Amino acid sequence: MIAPSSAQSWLKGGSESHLARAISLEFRWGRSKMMCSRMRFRNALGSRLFRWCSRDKHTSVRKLLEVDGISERSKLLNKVPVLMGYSNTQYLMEQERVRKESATELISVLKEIDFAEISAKFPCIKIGDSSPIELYDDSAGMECKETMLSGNLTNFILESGGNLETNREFADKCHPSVDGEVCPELLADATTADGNVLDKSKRCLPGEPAFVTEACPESLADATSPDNNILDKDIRSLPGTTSKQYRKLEDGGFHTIRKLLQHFPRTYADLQNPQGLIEDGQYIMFFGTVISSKGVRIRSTLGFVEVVVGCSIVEAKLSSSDVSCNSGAEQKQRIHLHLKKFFSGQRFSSQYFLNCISSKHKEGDIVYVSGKVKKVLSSGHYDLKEYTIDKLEEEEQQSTLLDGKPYPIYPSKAGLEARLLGQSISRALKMLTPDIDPIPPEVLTEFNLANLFDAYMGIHKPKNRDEADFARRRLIFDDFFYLQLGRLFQMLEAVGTRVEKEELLYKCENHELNAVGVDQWSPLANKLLKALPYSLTASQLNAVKEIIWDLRRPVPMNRLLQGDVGCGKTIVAFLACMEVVNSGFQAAFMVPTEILAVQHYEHLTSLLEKLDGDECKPNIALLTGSTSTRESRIIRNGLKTGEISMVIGTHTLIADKTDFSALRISVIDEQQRFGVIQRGRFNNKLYTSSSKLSDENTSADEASDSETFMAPHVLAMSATPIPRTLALALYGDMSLTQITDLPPGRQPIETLALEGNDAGFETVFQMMRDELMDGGKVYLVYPIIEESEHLPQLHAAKADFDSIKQKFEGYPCGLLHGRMKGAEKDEALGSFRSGETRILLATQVIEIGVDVPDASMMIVMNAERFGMSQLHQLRGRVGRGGKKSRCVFLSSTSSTLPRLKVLENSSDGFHLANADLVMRGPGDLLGKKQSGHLPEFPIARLEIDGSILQEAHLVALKILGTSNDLSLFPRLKVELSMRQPLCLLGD
Ligand SMILES: Nc1ncnc2c1ncn2[C@@H]1O[C@H](COP(=O)(O)OP(=O)(O)OP(=O)(O)O)[C@@H](O)[C@H]1O
Repeated sequence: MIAPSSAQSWLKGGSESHLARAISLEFRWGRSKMMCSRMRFRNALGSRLFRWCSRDKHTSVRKLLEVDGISERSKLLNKVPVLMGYSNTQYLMEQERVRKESATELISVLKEIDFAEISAKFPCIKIGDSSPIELYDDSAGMECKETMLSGNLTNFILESGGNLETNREFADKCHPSVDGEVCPELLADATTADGNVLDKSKRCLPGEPAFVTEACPESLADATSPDNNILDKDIRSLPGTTSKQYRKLEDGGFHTIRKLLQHFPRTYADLQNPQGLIEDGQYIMFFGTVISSKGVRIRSTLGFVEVVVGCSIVEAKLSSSDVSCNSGAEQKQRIHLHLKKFFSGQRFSSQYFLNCISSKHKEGDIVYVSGKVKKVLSSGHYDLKEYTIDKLEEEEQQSTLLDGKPYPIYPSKAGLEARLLGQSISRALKMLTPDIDPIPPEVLTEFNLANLFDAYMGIHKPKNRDEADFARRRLIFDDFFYLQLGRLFQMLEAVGTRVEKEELLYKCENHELNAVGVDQWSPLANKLLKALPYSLTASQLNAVKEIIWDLRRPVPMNRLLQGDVGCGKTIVAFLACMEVVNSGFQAAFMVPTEILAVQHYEHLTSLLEKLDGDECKPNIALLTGSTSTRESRIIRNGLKTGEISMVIGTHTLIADKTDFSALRISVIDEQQRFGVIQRGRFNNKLYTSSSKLSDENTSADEASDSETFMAPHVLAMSATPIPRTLALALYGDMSLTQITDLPPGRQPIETLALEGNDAGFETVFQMMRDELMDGGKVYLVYPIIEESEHLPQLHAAKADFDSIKQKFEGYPCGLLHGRMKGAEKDEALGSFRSGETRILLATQVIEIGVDVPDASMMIVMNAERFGMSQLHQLRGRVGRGGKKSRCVFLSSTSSTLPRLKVLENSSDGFHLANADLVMRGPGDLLGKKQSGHLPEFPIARLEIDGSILQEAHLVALKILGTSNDLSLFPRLKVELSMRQPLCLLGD
C-alpha cells in the first residue's frame, strides 16, 4: 500500500507518468476514509492538475476548473487522462499498473491463466505448463512448434506488458466469435494435397499468428497466412484511429476489417461540378475550397457558424468565336456556397463554442459539399442550410479530384459520419496486400474476375466507373460463390446414406456430365418426342436432358426452369413427367388458373393420342375447382390407387384430401404465383419405393431401390425473372435451368405505345380492321370487367363488348373474364382458339400461359395500370405462331407513355424486369415485399447478376469436383468457415 506522503513525491517529479500514477491512486482511494494526509495529497494533486491543465492546449479542462473548481472531482479525473491520451481513468490505472509490475509479477500473472482452457481453444498450440492437446496422429515436428508457439505467445504477452485484457483480445482474435467463427467441421478434417490427413499440430487458426506460417506445410501456411487473414483482423488493428473512433466503429457493427471493407459506396460522385445554371432549390454536390469559416453570435441564445466554400463550375459551352480567347471550349465560373448552421440555447451560442465548431474548417481545405441550394441576392452566391460537408483529407483523395476519378459516397450506418467511414476504409485498404485472395488465380483468369485486392481497391478507390463495375462484379461473385460452395459443401457433409453421398459427390465431380442423352430416355418420353409436330430447340433439349439426369438421382430435385414467354417450357415439363410415368411413378402438374389447366390437359392428351400403340398410353386426369364433386372423388381415388399416372390441375392438387400413391415429380407452372409454403406442400406427399405403381420399366429409377421414403422432385417454371425468383434460385435449394432460345420461325412482335385519345383509338381501330381482314385474331385486354364510378377513366371489358361488336360487324366477338364460370371460360377460349370468334375481349385472366398460336394482335387498354413484366407477359400471348404479330399499349395519359415506350424497343424479359425495377424499385429479396426503394448503388442487377450466379455455381462445382472436402483448397476452406452461416429465404 502506498502512503500519501510518498505519493506526494510523484507530484514533485512533475513528469506525465508520475502524474498518471497520482491520478490513478487518487481515483482508487476515492472519497472514502479521508485522512489528513490523503486530503493534502488531493489538494496538491488538484493544484498540480490546475497548473498542468492551464496550458493552452487543455483549455477545456481549464474551463472546467474555472467554472467548477476541483469539486467536480470525478469529471476532472476522467477528463485529464483523456487529454493525456488514455480512454479513461480506469484504463490509465490499468496502464499504470502494467508499467509498474515487474517481471516476477508478470510470471505470476501468467501462472494464473488457465492454460488448459486456452489450449483447448487453440488445439494446435501449447502454452505454459499445460499438456498439449493431442488431436493429431502425427506428432513429428510438434515439439519445435510448441516451443516456438509458446515462446511467441509469451513474447506477445510480455510485449503487451502482461495486460490481461490485451491477452483476452488476443484470445478473441484467435478464436473469434460471431462474425469470424471458425467452423470446427471445416477445420477438423483438412487433408493435405496428397490426401493425407494433416498433422493437426500444424493446423493454423485464422485470425493471427504470423509465426504459424513458418512451421506449417506450404499449403496450410498459405491457407492461414497473415495476409489472408488481414480481412478478419479486429477493427482495433486499424492504424491511426483513436479509441473513441474504434468504439464508434464497433458500435456501428464494424468489428473486423472485412466488415469495414464490405461497406460499399452507395454511389460515386461525379467529380465534375454541375454545368450550366444552378436552379433555386436544386440538390447539388460540389467540390470546392474553404474560403472562410467563422462563428457569429447573434444574441445570447442564438448563433451560427458560416463556412464559405468557393467552387468552379462550367458555365456553358462557348461559341466557336469565343474559343479563341479560351483554350478550352468551356467557361469556368466561380460560385460561393454559404453553409450556415444555426445553434440555439445559451450553451451553444457562446462565442467560445461557435469558434470551436468553425475552427474545424480551415481556409484552403478541399471539401465535398452536398445539399439544397437557395439563391441569395448577389449573383453566384448560394445559401445551404441542410448540407453535408466532407473534407478530403488524404492526399490521394485530393488527387482523386484532380485526376477526375469517381468519388465514393458511403451510406451512413448507425449514425457514423461518412467522413469517419471513408477515412477508416482508406486506412483499411492500406493494410491489404495483393495476396489476400483465397480463390486460385487460374479460376480468376478463366472467369475474368478481378483479384480480391484489386476488387476492394476498385470498389472503394476506382480510377473510373469501369473499374468500379469490374470490382463490383467480383464482389457479387464472392457472395454467390461462397453461398454456393457452402451449400454444396454442407450438402456433402449432411447427406445421410452412402448412396446419397456417392450420388451427390458424383454430381459435384461430374458437373459437366449432368445430362442424359435422348437415346437413354425412357420409351414413353422418346415416343412423345417423336410425336411432336416440331423439333425441340437446342436449349429445350438440354433442359430435358438435365432434368432427366436429376430425376434418376435418389436425391430430390429442386429445379427452376426459367425461360421467356412462349419459349416452350411446357413441353420440357411434359417430357420430364413422361420419364417418371414410364417408371411406374406419378406426376402432378400444378398451374395457377383453370384456363391454363384445361389448356395443358387438352394439349397433352392431344399429343398422347398421336403415340403409337395404345398399351403404353398413360392415364391423365384434370382436377380443378370446377371439377364436379363426383368426378373429383373418382380422380382422387384413382390417384390414391395409382390408376391415374398424371394429374394436371390447380391448387386442388395440394389439398390434404388429394393423396398420391407414388408421386415422383411435381411441376409447378408460373411458380411465382404460388407461395413458398404452397410449393412446399408437395413435399408432404412423400412416396415409398414399395408404393411404386409397377415394377416394370424401371430404367429411370434403378438407383431408387435402396430408398424407402423420398419427397418428390420439384420442377418450378417461370417466365418472369423477378428478383424473388432469382433469389430463390440462388439461396433456396434450387438449381437453375434456362431456356435461352425461342422456337424457330418466330417473328418479333411489332409494339406500339399510344395515347388513348380519339386519334389514338382511331389509329388502333384501323389497325384492327386491317388485321382482321388479313385473317388475324385480336385480343382486347381490359383492366376491369365492369365500369367503375370511382375510376371513370378505365375501360371495362363488359361495357365495351357491345360497342366493339357494332364497330366490327361481321367479326364475331367473345368475352372472357375471371367472374365467368369455368365452363363458360373454356367455351370462350375454345371458340377463340377454333376461330369461331375473331375478337376476344378479356381481362388479365389471359395473362399467363394462354396459348392460341394464331392470335396475331393485342390491344391493351389503360396499359399504364399494368406493370412492365405483366405487359410483357400479356404481349407474349401473341406472336406464338409463324404469323407476324402486333401489340398496342394504349395509355390514358401522355405522362405514362415513356414507361410504355420502353416496351417498344425491347422484347427481352430480363431487360424489362430490370427497367421495371429501376422505375419502381426492387422487391425485398428477403421478405414478402415485392416493391421498395431503389438503392442508389445497385449492388445486384438482374441482367448482370443472373450470369454471375451461373458462373459462381459452376466454379463451386468445379472446386468441389476437384476436391470434395476442399482439402486441396485450404485457403478457400478457411474463408468459407469465416463467412456468415447461410441463411435461407422464405415467405
Ligand atoms: N421447339 C418448338 N418449335 C416450335 N414450336 C414450339 C416449340 N416448343 C414449343 N412450341 C410451341 O410454342 C408455343 C409456346 O409454348 P409454351 O406454351 O410451352 O410456352 P411457355 O414457355 O410455357 O410460355 P408461357 O410462359 O407464355 O406460358 C406452343 O404453341 C408450343 O406448341
